[in-house]
Amino acid sequence: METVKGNLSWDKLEDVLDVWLKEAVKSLEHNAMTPVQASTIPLFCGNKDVVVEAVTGSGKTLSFVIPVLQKLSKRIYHKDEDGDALGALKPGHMFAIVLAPTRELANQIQTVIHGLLKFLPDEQIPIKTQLLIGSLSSVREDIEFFFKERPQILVGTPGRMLDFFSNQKVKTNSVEVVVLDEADKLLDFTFEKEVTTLLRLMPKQRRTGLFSATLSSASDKLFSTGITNPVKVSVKSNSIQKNAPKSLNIEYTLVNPEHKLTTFLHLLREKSFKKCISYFPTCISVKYFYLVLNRLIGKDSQIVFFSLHGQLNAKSRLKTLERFTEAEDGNKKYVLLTTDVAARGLDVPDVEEVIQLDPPTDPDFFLHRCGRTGRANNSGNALVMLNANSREIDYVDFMEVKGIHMAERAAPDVAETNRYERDLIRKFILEDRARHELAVRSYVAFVRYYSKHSATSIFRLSSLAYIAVAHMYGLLRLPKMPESKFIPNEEMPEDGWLGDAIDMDKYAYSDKQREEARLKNLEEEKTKKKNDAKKRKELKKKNEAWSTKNERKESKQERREKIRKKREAIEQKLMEESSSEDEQEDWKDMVRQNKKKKTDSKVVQHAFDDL
Ligand SMILES: Nc1ncnc2c1ncn2[C@@H]1O[C@H](COP(=O)(O)OP(=O)(O)OP(=O)(O)O)[C@@H](O)[C@H]1O
Repeated sequence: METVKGNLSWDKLEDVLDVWLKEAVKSLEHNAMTPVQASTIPLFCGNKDVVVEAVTGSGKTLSFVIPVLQKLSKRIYHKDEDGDALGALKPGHMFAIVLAPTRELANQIQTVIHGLLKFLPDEQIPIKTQLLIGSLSSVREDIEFFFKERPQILVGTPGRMLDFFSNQKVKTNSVEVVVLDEADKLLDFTFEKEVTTLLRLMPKQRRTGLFSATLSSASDKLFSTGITNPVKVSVKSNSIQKNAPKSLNIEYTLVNPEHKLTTFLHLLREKSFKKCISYFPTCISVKYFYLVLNRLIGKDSQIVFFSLHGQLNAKSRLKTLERFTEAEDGNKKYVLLTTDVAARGLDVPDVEEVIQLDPPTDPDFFLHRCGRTGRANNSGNALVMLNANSREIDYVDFMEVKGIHMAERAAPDVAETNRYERDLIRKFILEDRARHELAVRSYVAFVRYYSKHSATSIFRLSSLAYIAVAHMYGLLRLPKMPESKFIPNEEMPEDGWLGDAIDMDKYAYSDKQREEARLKNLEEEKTKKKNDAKKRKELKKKNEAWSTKNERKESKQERREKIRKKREAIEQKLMEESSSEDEQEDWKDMVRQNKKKKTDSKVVQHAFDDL
């Protein structure tokens, strides 16, 4: 394993980098290399594969961007012994691919590369990049761009990258460098299949670099990347925080789950910061609380919220992030409400606070979330809210074992504010039925989220304070869901109402069209109910008629019975008239003979008719 030695001066790279690249690096005005850069750049520029684990915000991006550019520069511009340069790549070929798990991160990496490329002399063959991420452009457009612009470096997310490479005209045999940023994420179950397929398409004779702040959990997956005899670079913090930067202060606070949102708003008002990133459990909760929080703060607040989550399309996501990054009114506090989509790799200057309303389901993400602040030696605070009176306090020890130390921050007393805000939220919800639907969906999604925590002994569905959480989500009524069985009977509110019951038939959508459609549906349902009741009545009648028919059938049988009895009576009478059994036989013969006589006379009659 490579350990970091004292010399962090950029001069160390004097003989490693081309002139234009040295100028470019100088322009960044970083006085010295960070430890991870000092260890990694010379190795990766040479002929080594690298596996790099270094704390968040320690400058890993430049640790691979500089080597990629240097290697490419050498490939295109350097002359061989005969004085010839290989020059441009053939059409359809590329030199390097850089993979990242999110579109935002891929975009950010491309921006860092572009920053350095500005220093490329005009007379040189241009070095170009292409961003390959879903929903920004179609694959066909990506292919067209690739053949027209001939970029040598492709940066993107695994799914789109794989779609791109499925085109037969795209050739991978010139790829010399592959980088996996946030490699542990790229190798976990989410992307593993796509990433290993992609790596199999790459030439074996290439250099590979794996980078992350949390690589240890993926150590058993590294072999699947085809990496050969890599040098491992590990940069830990020498503070109480072994796995987080020294400049990052991590705290937890124990809150009544019912007070979480009020506590969050209280902290935003109380703390002084330029920018804050706050993590919510799900996309839908970001959507919902963005609306609620904006209502709670009112129009004139100095707090400005941004909403970023995975259900937005790529363009809106990138745009929101850009607006948040560029926002810089000193009198305002900018707060990004987001999910784990913005947990890894994002580097937004001036983020001084990170607040997590709930811990992430994957413990590795905790460090990444916290690490959006306290970057590059700038101080930052990260705070996570844990539910009081539950096992969630065990999360503190759990993280300590993982080399992350948290200090307790006393929860502010917000009981009164909470009552006031709860009324405001109820009013807000009652204005529009759609808001309540969103609240219910957010609550249900939260319960699902809670069940996904990998630390199941700490986050137990059976001990979640469902009613308090439902109050925090502003629910009017508890939804029916299997997990409700964990609510003790004595705590279950009547009919699930969390306040006064309301007439759901009269609860309207504020959107006119939607409300019209709802009323129409309601009317149709009522008519359907009426019709169903009518049908039921008719069916009942039919059933009754069927039973009377049965009765009629019975009387037919009775009639038959009567005839039978009559016949028996006649026979009895005849029998009484005769004295012996033989005579009975004779009587039967007599009847038969009588019948025969009748037919014979009929035959005679017919014979006369024919004449
Ligand atoms: N040598 C340096 N000196 C000072 N700042 C630097 C240096 N190198 C990079 N930085 C800055 O440090 C910040 C963090 O860098 P970067 O995003 O590469 O961190 P990282 O290690 O990739 O973090 P994460 O693990 O969160 O992805 C960036 O703003 C970058 O400009």
